[in-house]
Amino acid sequence: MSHQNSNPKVSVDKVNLDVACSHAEENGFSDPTPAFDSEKAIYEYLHQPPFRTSDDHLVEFSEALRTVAKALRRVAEGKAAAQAEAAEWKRKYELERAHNLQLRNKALSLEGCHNLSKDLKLDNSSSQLMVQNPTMEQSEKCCGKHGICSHEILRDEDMNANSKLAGRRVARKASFRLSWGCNGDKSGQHKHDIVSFEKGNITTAERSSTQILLKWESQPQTVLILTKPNSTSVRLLCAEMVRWLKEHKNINVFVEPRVMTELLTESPYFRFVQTWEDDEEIKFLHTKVDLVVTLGGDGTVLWAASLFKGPVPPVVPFSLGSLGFMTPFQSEHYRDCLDTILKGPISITLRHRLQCQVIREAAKDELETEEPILVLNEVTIDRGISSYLTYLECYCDSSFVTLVQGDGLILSTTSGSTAYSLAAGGSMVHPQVPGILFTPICPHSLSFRPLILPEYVTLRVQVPFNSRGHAWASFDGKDRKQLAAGDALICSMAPWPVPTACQVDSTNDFLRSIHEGLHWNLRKSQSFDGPRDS
Ligand SMILES: NC(=O)c1ccc[n+]([C@@H]2O[C@H](COP(=O)([O-])OP(=O)(O)OC[C@H]3O[C@@H](n4cnc5c(N)ncnc54)[C@H](O)[C@@H]3O)[C@@H](O)[C@H]2O)c1
Ligand SMILES: Nc1ncnc2c1ncn2[C@@H]1O[C@H](COP(=O)(O)OP(=O)(O)OP(=O)(O)O)[C@@H](O)[C@H]1O
Repeated sequence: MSHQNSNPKVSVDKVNLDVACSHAEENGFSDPTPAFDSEKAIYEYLHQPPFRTSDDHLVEFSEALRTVAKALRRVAEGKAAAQAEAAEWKRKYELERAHNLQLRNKALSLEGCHNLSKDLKLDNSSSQLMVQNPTMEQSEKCCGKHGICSHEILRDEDMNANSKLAGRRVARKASFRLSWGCNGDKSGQHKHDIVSFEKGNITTAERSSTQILLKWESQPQTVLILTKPNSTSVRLLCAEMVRWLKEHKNINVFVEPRVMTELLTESPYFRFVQTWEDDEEIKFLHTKVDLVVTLGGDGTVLWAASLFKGPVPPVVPFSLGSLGFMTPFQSEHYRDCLDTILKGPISITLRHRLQCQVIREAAKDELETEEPILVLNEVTIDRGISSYLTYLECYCDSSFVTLVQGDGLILSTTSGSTAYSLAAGGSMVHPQVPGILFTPICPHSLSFRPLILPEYVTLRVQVPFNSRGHAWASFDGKDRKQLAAGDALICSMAPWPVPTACQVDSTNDFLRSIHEGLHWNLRKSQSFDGPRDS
């Protein structure tokens, strides 16, 4: 036998591959989502030398299997159709039965009544309503969490219509129900906020969110100050602010251990300032701190966010950097600013974060997984030091999105839309918009435009086994992690946003940042003189 494939496992996998491909192609689009048990085996197979003519019998065998798979699928489809039809008949039967039962009950209750025929006539029209009863009960059960039913509204409508138009048959509008996947109660509540029914018509009830105001119900008592390292102006301002907060506001102050050392070196006066000794204590910071003040640039806001792996107290970012996209407060006016903020109410921007988890191929059967990482700007999967193209398979929930072939991919929050994602050609998005930006970095394709996906999706970016190199994930520009073939990064919206205080409000601050920080659409105005429409 010439170059026969002697590995039976690989041959079987080749057959599986053919069957899977035939399914995808029959759908009119080539979906690389494989239906294989072992992707690894397929990639091993792909690396085998090509078949020669002596492998014809294998090809024939795979053809035969493909035909069998097709036939099986048709059988399955036929069965599903038959089941649907049976269910429909059953439903009609149940309705009819309920109808008859109602009629009988009515007839029995009217037994003593002489004018039976007249009542039965009336009953004819009310029976239209009565058959609704099982559905109405159902709607009361299902309306609670995971959907909004139109039955309720239609029922009231019908009652009125019925009394007015008694005896006259009216074509009723079909009732329906909106439902959605319920990954916990959170999604249900959210949809209840934004979708409503009015007489069975779908309307949006409220906008997803308006400007959010934070009002203190009790006086804030503890402030955590986080500072950019290696900056004399920041160190001086920090010492001054700590003193002012203690002496004028009687506020307890927390700082990082590094800053504590700096303060104590300056003067033993700062002994009242608190800090932590080991990282375990950071986990409980959010329970002790009412407000976080950052002194630095955007990087210090990112640093502050990274300290809180769960809920984050409101953050007041003072600008002591050069760009300061997320730092609207001027450090020179810190007394007035803090005075206003400690009194409240404060306009805040709820900045969404992404929760990222690396799943290792080598450890996929182990229970322990790597700690999730929360990012305020973005997670980047790039080629790192590798000179090869990154080759990344991307899935959104269970749907295949695309293969990224280029320098990498950015999964960004809307807050991060003005950072790396912007530099890679992504759109700028108001930070209050809930969504995930999917922005390629230097894609080697003319048609790879960035996407913005809804906030409820889960994204999976995987390095396939046939990738030439490793990929690297970094989180808000930090903590690089290598992703080997088979490793994946799972990313979804985190439940803990970062509330940042606004100078004016969320929109005003955002527009001011893109104008002043990025000089967005800055152009000399056209002069008045010159040709004009007559
Ligand atoms: N090509 C690029 O534009 C590029 C490359 C690498 C990293 N970054 C960004 O840098 C961030 C890390 O920031 P850093 O301060 O630790 O690093 P850094 O010191 O390298 O600063 C990066 C720059 O990005 C700005 N920036 C950060 N977040 C921003 C935001 N949400 N909107 C607008 N500008 C923002 C900062 O003000 C700073 O000027 C990463 O999250 C990434 O978004 C950008
Ligand atoms: N408290 C901190 N501890 C450790 N690193 C920090 C801390 N605060 C900030 N950093 C890091 O220091 C770097 C610079 O901080 P930041 O961006 O705030 O200053 P900047 O570079 O002067 O500002 P800008 O980017 O606006 O010019 C960032 O990478 C940030 O992650």
